[in-house]
Amino acid sequence: MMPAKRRAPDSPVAERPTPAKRPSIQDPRHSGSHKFQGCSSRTVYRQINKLGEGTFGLVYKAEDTRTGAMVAMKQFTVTNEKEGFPITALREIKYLKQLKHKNVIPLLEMAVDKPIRGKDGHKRGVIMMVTPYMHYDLSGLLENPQVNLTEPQIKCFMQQLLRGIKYLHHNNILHRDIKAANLLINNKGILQIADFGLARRFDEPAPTPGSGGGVAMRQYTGNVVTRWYRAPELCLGERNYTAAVDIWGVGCVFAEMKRGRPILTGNSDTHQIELIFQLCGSPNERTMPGWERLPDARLVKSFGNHPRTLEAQFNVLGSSGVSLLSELLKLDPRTRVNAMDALDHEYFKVEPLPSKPGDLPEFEDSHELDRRKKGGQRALPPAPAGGTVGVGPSADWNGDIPAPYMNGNGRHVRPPPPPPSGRRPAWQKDGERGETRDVRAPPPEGGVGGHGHRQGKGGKDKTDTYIPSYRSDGGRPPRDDRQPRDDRDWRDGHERRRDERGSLGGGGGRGPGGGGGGDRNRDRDREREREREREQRDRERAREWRR
Ligand SMILES: Nc1ncnc2c1ncn2[C@@H]1O[C@H](COP(=O)(O)OP(=O)(O)OP(=O)(O)O)[C@@H](O)[C@H]1O
Repeated sequence: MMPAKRRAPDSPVAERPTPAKRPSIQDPRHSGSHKFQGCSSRTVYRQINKLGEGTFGLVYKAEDTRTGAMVAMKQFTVTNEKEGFPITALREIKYLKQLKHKNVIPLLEMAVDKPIRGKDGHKRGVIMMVTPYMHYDLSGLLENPQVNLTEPQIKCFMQQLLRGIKYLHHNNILHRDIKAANLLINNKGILQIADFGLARRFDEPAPTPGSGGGVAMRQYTGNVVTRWYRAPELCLGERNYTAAVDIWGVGCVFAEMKRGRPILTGNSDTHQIELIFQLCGSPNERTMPGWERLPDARLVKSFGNHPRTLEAQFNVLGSSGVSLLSELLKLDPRTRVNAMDALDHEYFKVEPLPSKPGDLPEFEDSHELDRRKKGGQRALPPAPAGGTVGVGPSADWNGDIPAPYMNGNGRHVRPPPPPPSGRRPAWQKDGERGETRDVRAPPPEGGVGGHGHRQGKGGKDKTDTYIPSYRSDGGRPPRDDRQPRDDRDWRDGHERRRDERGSLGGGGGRGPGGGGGGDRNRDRDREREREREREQRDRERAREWRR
């Protein structure tokens, strides 16, 4: 008898929506003359303009000259073979190849250029991910002063977002960077989840109706989710997290659609958790069981006791809207609603009912770069970094290069020898299973507020670190290929919009750059403590490994 065919570990199960076999990838007509299926030469695309600058490259609008279709091309530059390829890019390609859902951006194909030897003698190849062109990202749409989403439109986007998340979680995939800027929308009103650079499979059973966020069975890296959308358990150092971290991001996006701007704009990790508790109330054993045992719980004690303000701040959502928001923003990840149950919430059943995607009026296209040119872009904290692969002994357990050894473009800038930690390097481990350590970083000297995107060129910080940069001017992390943007005032967009819309009650907290010295000191103490714990863990692992 033929042995039963075993499912590849990363492919979603059969009865689920089949993610494989995307016609555009498999169809030889789309592969041009290139020898790999799903891969064509970059020359078949006519580049139109730049749309955004992602962490690992640029995003362009282009026309597919074979079909006339508009596409977006995300470029990953491989500077030379030694550097390897960004792990975020590999993750993104891997997951997008598997997924197929109306509310998840499809990968049409990859476009490549032959590597050319540059003046410095290094070969540079260009690899691009081709996705359909989407007219706006949600962050851009909300920043457009002409856009004031109606209740039916918000419901429509929420339904689409929750359907996409339900599909991902049903297929055991965590997105880990849900935020308005990663939700792309076309002029037909279709919303698609994009940017899978931080996605990964999770081992726990997929959430089922009535089971909330479920219970975590293992540890994952803590350095995930852009800060403003980071769940309280992550902010408190929890690494046994679940799909509920994505649901928290959905809650933030829901409230952001109503308010017109991000709601929890922490300027440091400590400030972030403080803002969360100002909204949801300080944690206790009822609202967040076990919170006191989380690594950074002691920080919370210095905050004092915050009363809950969520209902008062968002009463404009009506009782069913507030009810859904409080389910999505539950402090306790185990009882936080899951996507399936959220879709079944009465909010979507009471008047006014969700609009149809096609009912959304057309607006001016808006992407990261358009907004920046207009000077109104929010100073969104950078997404957590991934790393590169294929660099031998300097790679992390899961193939990640520790972030300090990359420059602002995510390029590798000379890794040191592996730390004397006894950890098994990537090439001795299987897949992502080794993703077990905390890669959040101690702050740069001088604390949060410096330009510390990826730190650690000297001193003890040469461990796994990632430091988001929150400059007082609200700029993104410095990158060598970017013009300085010091002339921008991050408050412009926020304040103008707040004046125009009127506040929904209660502020979203201090904006970037408003951090006080107290925050910096608390952050520094916390990070020192973390570093000590990391060193201790490293020593223990080294002992175990030698045994
Ligand atoms: N398919 C698309 N259609 C239109 N615009 C797009 C598309 N994909 C990306 N963009 C634009 O490019 C920007 C950056 O893309 P993306 O978020 O995928 O890159 P990234 O490297 O992951 O960015 P980040 O560093 O912000 O996480 C988006 O915010 C969006 O404005």
